[in-house]
Amino acid sequence: MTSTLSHRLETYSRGIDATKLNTVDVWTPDTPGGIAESKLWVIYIHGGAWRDPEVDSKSFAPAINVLWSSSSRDSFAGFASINYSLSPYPSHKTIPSTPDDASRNVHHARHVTDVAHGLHYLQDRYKIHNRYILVGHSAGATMAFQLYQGLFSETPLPQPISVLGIAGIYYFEAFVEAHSSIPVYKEIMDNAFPDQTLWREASPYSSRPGKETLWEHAEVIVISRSEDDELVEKEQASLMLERARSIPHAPEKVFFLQASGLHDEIWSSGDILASLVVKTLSLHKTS
Ligand SMILES: N[C@@H](CC(=O)c1ccccc1NC=O)C(=O)O
Repeated sequence: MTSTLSHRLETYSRGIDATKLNTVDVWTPDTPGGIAESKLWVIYIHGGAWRDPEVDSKSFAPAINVLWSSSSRDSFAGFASINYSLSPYPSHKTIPSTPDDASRNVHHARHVTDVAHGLHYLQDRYKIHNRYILVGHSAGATMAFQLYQGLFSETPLPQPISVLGIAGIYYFEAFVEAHSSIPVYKEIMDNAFPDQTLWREASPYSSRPGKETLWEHAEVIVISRSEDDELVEKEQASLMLERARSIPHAPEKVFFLQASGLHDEIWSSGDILASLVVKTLSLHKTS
């Protein structure tokens, strides 16, 4: 009998600072078969320029459906997709943010510290340490490469075995520069990272080495980009690859994977994102 996936929305922060976006969607098999210890979690961080209310944790659902009906399904212990507090978007056409909504009025580093709290929660509940693939798309890929030990001094973050960054923004200065004729790019970055003196350190490409980032300790590090991406330029992936290739053992663990499709088609199609996850998994097995 084939097992179905059951889905739950769980809350990872309940303190006084918690917002209604401190939730994680979790999908687990109803009847886990096979040897559970050898199975992996796939944990997703969505994009949306740190502000778009229409791109959230559910943007991983199409890929999960594809993965769960694929021949790779027995590789997976479960799937999780983390929501995090957003920066303001009062000009959004249908769901504008309002000043009284704490979940949509944060700035750097709250997005990434929310994600870190989400990972802690998943570790407590599902023991993901050393058995998860961390996947991020666009601003989510930025966060996948921003996470480091020391973000919280008390407890170490669970270590992913691989990190897959898709259509990521890794060097903010170059990102804004490459689109200097389109004001919304600078608006997006100023909105999420209003203190420009933090841009260098917050950009995964230019942050100081020796920061104990999660990505550099992964066994497989994948940078992926589509030639058809109309929103994030190729240089972002090239620069991050250059940075990744500067770490020890890079030749055995740093890879580029060609994606296809438009920027948001990568996740909305399901197939493209699912195929990148499966390819990352196979790089792992042979590495
Ligand atoms: N839909 C977003 C725009 C967006 O997501 C975006 C635009 C340009 C470059 C990257 C983007 N997303 C990265 O997470 C918005 O409405 O702000």
